Amino acid sequence: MRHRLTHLFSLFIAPLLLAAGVLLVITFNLLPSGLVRFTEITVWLFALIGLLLTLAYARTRNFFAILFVFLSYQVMMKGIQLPVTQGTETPVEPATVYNLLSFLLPSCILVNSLWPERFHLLQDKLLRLLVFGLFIIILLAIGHRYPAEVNGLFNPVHFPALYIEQLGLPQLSLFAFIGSLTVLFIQLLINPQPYYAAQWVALVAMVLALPHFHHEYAPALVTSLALIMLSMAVLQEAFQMAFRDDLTGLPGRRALNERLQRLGRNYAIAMSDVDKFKVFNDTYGHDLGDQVLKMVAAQLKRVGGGGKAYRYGGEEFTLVFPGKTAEEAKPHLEKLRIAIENYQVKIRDESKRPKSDKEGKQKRNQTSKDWVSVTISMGIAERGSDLGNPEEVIKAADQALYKAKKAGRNQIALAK
Ligand SMILES: Nc1nc2c(ncn2[C@@H]2O[C@H](COP(=O)(O)OP(=O)(O)OP(=O)(O)O)[C@@H](O)[C@H]2O)c(=O)[nH]1
Repeated sequence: MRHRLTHLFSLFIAPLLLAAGVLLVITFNLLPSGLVRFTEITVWLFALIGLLLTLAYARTRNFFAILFVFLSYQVMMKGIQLPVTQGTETPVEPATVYNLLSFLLPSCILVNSLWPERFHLLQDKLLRLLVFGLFIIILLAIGHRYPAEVNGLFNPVHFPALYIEQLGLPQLSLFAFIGSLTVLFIQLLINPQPYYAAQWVALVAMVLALPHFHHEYAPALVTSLALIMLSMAVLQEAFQMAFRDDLTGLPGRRALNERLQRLGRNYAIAMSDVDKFKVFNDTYGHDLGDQVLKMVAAQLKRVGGGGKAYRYGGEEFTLVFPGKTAEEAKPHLEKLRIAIENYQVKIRDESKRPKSDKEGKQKRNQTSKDWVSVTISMGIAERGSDLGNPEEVIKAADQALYKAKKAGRNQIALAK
């Protein structure tokens, strides 16, 4: 739980720092006047970069989130700021555009985020384009035809007790905004990914910037910020995909190889392997096997002594201890071995209970208890005169692991 919260918090660090920077610049008017005219260009530039990144990494939802933010900025400028400050003519009057935009942005971001990505990318994009396009066009058409009715719906404060006047949003939009933020936050808790954190902060920034549409550069700066955050999330996810193992959340083989190249002169490496895992899979099924691997990974992640765990592949994990000897690392590994041995994994959950007596009898014959545990064996080696590089140390640790298996499993062997 603590790890989950730390991870969640870490997702917010970059977006919040960026947002704080932008807020400082706007509040204290720190942008040099010579740079103001470039802010419009940065919006276009970051939108283009973001859209290209989402296309390159096939992220449909990120693509639409970036599109919504970019379009909102354009509507804010051409549909609200210009008509209000310079009196330009628009098909929908600015007050109505303001009302509709403040409602549409959180709603579209929410629906887009809840809409699962489909395998067929082009179909997925076209379908979203059609649905969102129609939705926006219909609302704008209503705004054009019946501005008084639309404003009559948005302008009054229907529930005075539930209104935050300072935010400068119509109450209906405020509800859409708070509702979207709540649902998006729950989504983020369930699936702590950079994209969800980025879109959450981006939505807050964009909606709060809306009442400041007349500011000289605030809308452009905030939009650029939102676009940068959404683009960074695409890169972060691409990085995670390459370096992080999907099942366990541990860094994978590629990250290990990278780490091995940057080890100093002294280090110890341990190889660990789940005991009799084939039998476990055959007895309890692959799904429970996956659950066990997740549990083992979660335990290994907690390793002390400055060690770091990686998924080497299959049911094998590697632990790297920079600056440690094998003897120094051993007590930290021993703690993990014991923690895993003592961890009980539930075999069946309520939804998988047998539907009939016959099925129940069959299942009970296969598994007579509801909880099982697994053990792991480990081999550990250190860099020394005879083992000069990480590959040799890993090989020696692997041989020590083999020794631990032969000696009866559930133990740690040192390479000699
Ligand atoms: N559920 C699950 N099983 C996996 C995964 N990766 C590898 N395995 C299984 O891990 C098992 C490894 O079995 P073996 O290498 O024969 O070794 P073992 O049964 O653990 O026996 P010892 O190592 O001798 O204790 C195989 O059955 C693989 O299918 C995975 O991601 N999920």
